[in-house]
Amino acid sequence: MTDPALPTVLVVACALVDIDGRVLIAQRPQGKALAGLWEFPGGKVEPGERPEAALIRELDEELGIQVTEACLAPFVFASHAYDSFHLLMPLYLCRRWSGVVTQREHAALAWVKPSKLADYPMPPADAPLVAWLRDLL
Ligand SMILES: Nc1nc2c([nH]c(=O)n2[C@H]2C[C@H](O)[C@@H](COP(=O)(O)OP(=O)(O)OP(=O)(O)O)O2)c(=O)[nH]1
Ligand SMILES: [Mg+2]
Repeated sequence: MTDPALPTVLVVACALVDIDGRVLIAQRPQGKALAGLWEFPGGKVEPGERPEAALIRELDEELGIQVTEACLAPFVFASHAYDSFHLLMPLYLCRRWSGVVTQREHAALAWVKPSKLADYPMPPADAPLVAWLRDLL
């Protein structure tokens, strides 16, 4: 049994999909938890914030792109117990955005075919998401 006192943290993340069906992943920078691992862009939902609004904010902050709520399609979610918190992370799919994807907060960005995502080390919570993308995208 995991500790029932662990806080549940809501993080929203996005699989941006380009015209060739590749997915954007981003490498977490040094100094942050899980540094060096590849993730889907996104971040923590702030108190009082709606998940979609949080994701729109994060995509602007992290990648410099603008996304509308209508273009965020709920896809799958991760539910994973880390040592100090329980991560609940809906993953949205997005195929339409405006602006140019720019590396603002990450160590690197990569556009990757779903079949190749497994070549990139990701946080443990992400393994099921990668399988869903490979099978359903
Ligand atoms: N964005 C994102 N976070 C993930 C993924 N997988 C995963 O375990 N996480 C975890 C790592 C962190 O503990 C948490 C997200 O935190 P974060 O540090 O990116 O949050 P944030 O963008 O709001 O950044 P900060 O302002 O808190 O520094 O979720 C993923 O694929 N994408
Ligand atoms: Mg983030």
